[in-house]
Amino acid sequence: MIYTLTCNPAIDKTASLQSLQVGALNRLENVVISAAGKGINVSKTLHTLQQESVVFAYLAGNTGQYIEQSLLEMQLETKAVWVEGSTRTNLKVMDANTHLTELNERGPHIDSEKQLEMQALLDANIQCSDLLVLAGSLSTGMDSDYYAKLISHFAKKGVKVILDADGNSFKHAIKEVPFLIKPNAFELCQYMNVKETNDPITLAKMAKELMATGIAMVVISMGKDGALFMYEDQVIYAKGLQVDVKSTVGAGDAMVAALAYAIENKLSLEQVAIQAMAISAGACTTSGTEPASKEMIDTLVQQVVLEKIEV
Ligand SMILES: Nc1ncnc2c1ncn2[C@@H]1O[C@H](COP(=O)(O)OP(=O)(O)O)[C@@H](O)[C@H]1O
Ligand SMILES: O=P(O)(O)OC[C@H]1O[C@](O)(COP(=O)(O)O)[C@@H](O)[C@@H]1O
Repeated sequence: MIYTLTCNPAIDKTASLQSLQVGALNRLENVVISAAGKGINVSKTLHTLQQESVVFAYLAGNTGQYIEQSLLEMQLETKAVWVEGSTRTNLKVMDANTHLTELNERGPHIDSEKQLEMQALLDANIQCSDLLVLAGSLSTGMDSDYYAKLISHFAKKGVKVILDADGNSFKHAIKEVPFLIKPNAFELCQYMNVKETNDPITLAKMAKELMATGIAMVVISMGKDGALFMYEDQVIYAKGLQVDVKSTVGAGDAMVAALAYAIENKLSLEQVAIQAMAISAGACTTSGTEPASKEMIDTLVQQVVLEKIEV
């Protein structure tokens, strides 16, 4: 079974405008509201791939209830720990040149008692041979080693952990050797303390250093420039797909979903790359965080170009 944990869910309000004017009045068009947050988006995409998953999330207030109801309507099994306050609302604004501005709130306070409640819920459900996706920011009140502690706990039980986090949370978590990490190029360069680059060879060399610690698989996403897929000594670069972009919000999460799907179904690295590229590019063609349809994914699968590279 695939389990996703969203520590900081959100209602995403995605909108567009011609061009964003800082310090002025902006009138938004095409406003779409959706239940989101990284792990939740991963589960939404898995659902469209007809892959079962269970959502774990901290939820709060009316916005939390909206998310719970939306997931119920999608028939996504959800196990929530309810906390005080309100689940956040994040605003995403895309301009006519597909430049995305994201305004993400911090999220409600999660105290140590609620964290223990979540730990008990996870322990009661997750078994060895399951997959656990830890994705997104931590809410307020959570220590930056929260994911690190979960990885250490579940890896010992034989659970494969997929990590999509950034900043200090990423820094602590990778020390505990998750099975797979999916930083984007910016996050990886930031972690390695080097100037941002989308050069596949440079990125692959940095990823190799991380894999030397025991991380089995590294996938580095590079937005419209594609992605790098690394497992054992195999390195594959996939060129970005040309798509009609409606909203890039959720593209990274769609890629993480594809990776979870591929691992659960024991696909080869080539197949992992093909599915991940088609599913993530497909997510860019829909509004908000809506996953791509099966038909769109099948069409994009035909367009993926892979290149094996040596590092
Ligand atoms: N503008 C785009 N055109 C085509 N594919 C895209 C575009 N933006 C993202 N993608 C696809 O989604 C993947 C993840 O996007 P990226 O922006 O790197 O992730 P994140 O949201 O985690 O930063 C990319 O590797 C690519 O396959
Ligand atoms: O937890 P964070 O880092 O604030 O990110 C949450 C936001 O990222 C998203 O999950 C989208 O992420 P990606 O665009 O990276 O796939 C939104 O749905 C959500 O608002």
